[in-house]
Amino acid sequence: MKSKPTIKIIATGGTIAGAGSSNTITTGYKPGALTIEELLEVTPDLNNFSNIEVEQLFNIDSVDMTTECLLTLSRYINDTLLDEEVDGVVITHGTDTLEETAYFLHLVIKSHKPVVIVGAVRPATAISADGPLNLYNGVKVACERQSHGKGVLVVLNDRVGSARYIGKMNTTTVDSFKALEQGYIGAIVGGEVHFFYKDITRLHTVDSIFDVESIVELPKVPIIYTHLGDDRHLYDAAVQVGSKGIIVATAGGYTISKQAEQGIQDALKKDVVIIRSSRLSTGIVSRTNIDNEQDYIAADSFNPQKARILLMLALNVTNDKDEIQHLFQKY
Ligand SMILES: NC(=O)C[C@H](N)C(=O)O
Repeated sequence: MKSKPTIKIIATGGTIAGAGSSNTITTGYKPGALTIEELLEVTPDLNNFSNIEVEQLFNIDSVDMTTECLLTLSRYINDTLLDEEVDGVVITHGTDTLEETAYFLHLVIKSHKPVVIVGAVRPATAISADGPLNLYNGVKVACERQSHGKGVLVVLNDRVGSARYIGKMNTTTVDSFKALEQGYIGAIVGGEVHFFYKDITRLHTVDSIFDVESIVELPKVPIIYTHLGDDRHLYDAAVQVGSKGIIVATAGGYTISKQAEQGIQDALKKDVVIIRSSRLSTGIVSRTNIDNEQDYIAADSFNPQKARILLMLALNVTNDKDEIQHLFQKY
């Protein structure tokens, strides 16, 4: 038996590795400027309770994460977790697209071992930078026996969230990450991890059908944000660039303007899959008779950006709309 768990930290950049020109700069800095080794120098000694290994996979602003990066990262994590010596993984990531990467990993990682993703809203050079404590807490969560089998866990601001539900809710505050309806699944107090719930009800990781090894490329799936005075031109453009699906972020969750509807109906004729989601921060988009009549898929409790992640993976497995609808209700 090893006395300390071995945790691999996989660094990808973001504000947690960001640098500004002075310690009062908390906006307008450069994300992905420092290396993981430099971050560890200012983080409380993780070797007191874990064996740390590190890999600098990328060093980018998370707005530059691509679907190719997602495939590279998830394959790297799956390979890492096959190693019996590795007990868990912590990923450092920018917060802007953290919820998307976290949910992608939640669907494709084939292990019960803890996978934790952390970020920060203040650059590493700022006064009261939140990165070092988030990283420390993330490693604590990865070392915790109870973190096994819970899917991908998001750790910021002393809280643990599920990748299925949590998202970025504020541009700059340290309590930015929330799941407004579902809440957190745990908290970290004085380095101790407390879980409130055993697991979430939706399928993930080892119970998921998605396998990144069989994916060559993820399909193009844009999100179209609706608004007063909506029309069809963005739908036409989406079809023209070869989109296989469109996530419609509707204004209320249910209805779509007559003008947009015309573009959507033409997209459907070209076999583009249409997901009816909502631009509102909370609420479920449930399946209705409109979906049967118009051939839409209801997004259930997915926000548009997480619906996009699920649809990109779903389209690699099936084009059958009933099956895709079923996935949106199970995952
Ligand atoms: N707080 C952050 O990490 C924001 C940064 N633009 C990123 O996502 O990489």
